[in-house]
Amino acid sequence: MTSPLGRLRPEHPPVRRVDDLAAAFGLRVDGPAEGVTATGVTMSSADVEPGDLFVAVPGLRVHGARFAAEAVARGAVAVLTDTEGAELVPAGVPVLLTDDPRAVAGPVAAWVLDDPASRLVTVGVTGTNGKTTTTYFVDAALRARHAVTAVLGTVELRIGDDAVESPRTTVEAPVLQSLLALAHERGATALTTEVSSHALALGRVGGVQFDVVGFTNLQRDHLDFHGDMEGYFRDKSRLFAPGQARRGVVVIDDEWGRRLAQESPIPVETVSTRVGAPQAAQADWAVVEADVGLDGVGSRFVLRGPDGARHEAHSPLPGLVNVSNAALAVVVAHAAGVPVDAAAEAVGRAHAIPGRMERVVERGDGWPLCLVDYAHTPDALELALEAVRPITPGRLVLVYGSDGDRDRGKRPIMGQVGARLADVLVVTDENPRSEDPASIRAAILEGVRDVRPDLADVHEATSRAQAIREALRLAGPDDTVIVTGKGHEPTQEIAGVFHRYNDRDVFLAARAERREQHA
Ligand SMILES: CC(=O)N[C@H]1[C@@H](OP(=O)(O)OP(=O)(O)OC[C@H]2O[C@@H](n3ccc(=O)[nH]c3=O)[C@H](O)[C@@H]2O)O[C@H](CO)[C@@H](O)[C@@H]1O[C@H](C)C(=O)N[C@@H](C)C(=O)N[C@H](CCC(=O)O)C(=O)O
Ligand SMILES: Nc1ncnc2c1ncn2[C@@H]1O[C@H](COP(=O)(O)OP(=O)(O)OP(=O)(O)O)[C@@H](O)[C@H]1O
Repeated sequence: MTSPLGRLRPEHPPVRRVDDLAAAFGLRVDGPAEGVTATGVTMSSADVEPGDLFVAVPGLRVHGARFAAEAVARGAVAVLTDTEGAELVPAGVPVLLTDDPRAVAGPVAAWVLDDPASRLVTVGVTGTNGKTTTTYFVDAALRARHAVTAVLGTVELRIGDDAVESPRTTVEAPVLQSLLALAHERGATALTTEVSSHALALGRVGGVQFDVVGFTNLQRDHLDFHGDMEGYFRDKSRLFAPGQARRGVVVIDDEWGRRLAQESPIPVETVSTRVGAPQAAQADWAVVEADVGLDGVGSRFVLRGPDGARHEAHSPLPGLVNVSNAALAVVVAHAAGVPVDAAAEAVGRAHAIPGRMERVVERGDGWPLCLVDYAHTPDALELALEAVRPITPGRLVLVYGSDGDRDRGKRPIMGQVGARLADVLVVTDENPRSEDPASIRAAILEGVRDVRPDLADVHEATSRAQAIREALRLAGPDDTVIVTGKGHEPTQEIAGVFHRYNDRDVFLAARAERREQHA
């Protein structure tokens, strides 16, 4: 990370009258709103800046209006909430009333900041896996035509060369609007953001009409939140709607992509990324040749366009999944105005992405190849291990766990995948959150036992750092140690406490210690 983005607010926001805002959105006003002006919007009392409109939403745990007094004390000039929330707002504070404050938070923030999204080329990428990688590839391609760009997602919030850690995959709607305004103020002309299914369900991209949206794939994940795959698909599909996006690009390798392309009410281009797949002939764009790099560095592929022209392209990251991400990124960037060959060239040169098949220590000097990857679903894990096998002359050593307070059903499946595709397993903790870490490990080990009943070469470690050290102790110079699940994450969440922790740092510390011992 370089210098912080500060308050993530534009320095020179417009000044908007609260009564004009109420009129524009047909909101009832309670209390003295006349002459009151707002310069920003927030949904979190802790983030209020003087001049903000505080949007108090009924949360899953608590009503935001409980924090209205705190927000006003910090300088909020008015509160936008529902009738339940209005009861909790201190007397004398102007209240704007709506049935669904979460739904209007984005459009209202866009109005207050004078629709910043309309001043930039905007791209949103959704899907279960590959969002981060694809947004970085898209950003690389957009930089072929835009001197300053912004990219927002799980890893960081970046405008030009300035980046801060990201609180989540897709920030809340008022934060997104502030970032769009700040990016515009800093000279950015294009912005790419990951759009999670939670974001779509909770209105976090409200108030943005994306120029182009992309869909990677749909795989089992987050069913705790969306209920079932149908609900998950419905939430993802919300990105492909008039008013939310102008046009879309959909990878049709899986049945969900094919269905999205068929049902989408906005115009979409389709991309098939598996050579020889039956859907390739119908796809607008198709990967027709792929030389999936066996050197672990990247792959070369040929993308056939709608006019039949063949475009040489490269993925700078290993494995078939990254051919898919790179192909999608090229087509998305093309839809956003970058000539296809310039987009392909720029994607091929994109930099490494933190925690995505990141080569932390190269093989050599007696050390195994050490990788960190963010795969945390059964499908992603399978693909990651398949990508690493060809670059591993010896044994594949996997260190992994599974998140607490998230989809429990995937744990034994992760166990089975690991046992099937890796040689040595060290099962450990990811982010146990409020759950008992031992019971999460036990659920993974249950799946491991299905495949490997004798638990040969299966180890268990209660601390993630110890697990990595154990893997390094077990691994020889021809082996590969891959740690999956946390990727770039700078913290580990245990029993409500976020501890500073990063897989990469553990590898590097272990190597530094070994060097010192041998010095
Ligand atoms: C399920 C979910 O997404 N929940 C989000 C939701 O929480 P909530 O409804 O429980 O909110 P709450 O705690 O009841 O608070 C209600 C309101 O009071 C406000 N409040 C609360 C406390 C306070 O002191 N002051 C204050 O103003 C809150 O800002 C909120 O607006 O609204 C909160 C505030 O906006 C979010 O922080 C919270 O995200 C939580 C932290 C979360 O973990 N979300 C994850 C699941 C998520 O969104 N993940 C996706 C990525 C998924 C993926 O693809 O991997 C993401 O986009 O990051
Ligand atoms: N197109 C893909 N299909 C399947 N798996 C993929 C794909 N791209 C990447 N992966 C795997 O998924 C992991 C996560 O990749 P990435 O961070 O790009 O996805 P993401 O959608 O941003 O994930 P998240 O929403 O959890 O942040 C990677 O580490 C890789 O193992």
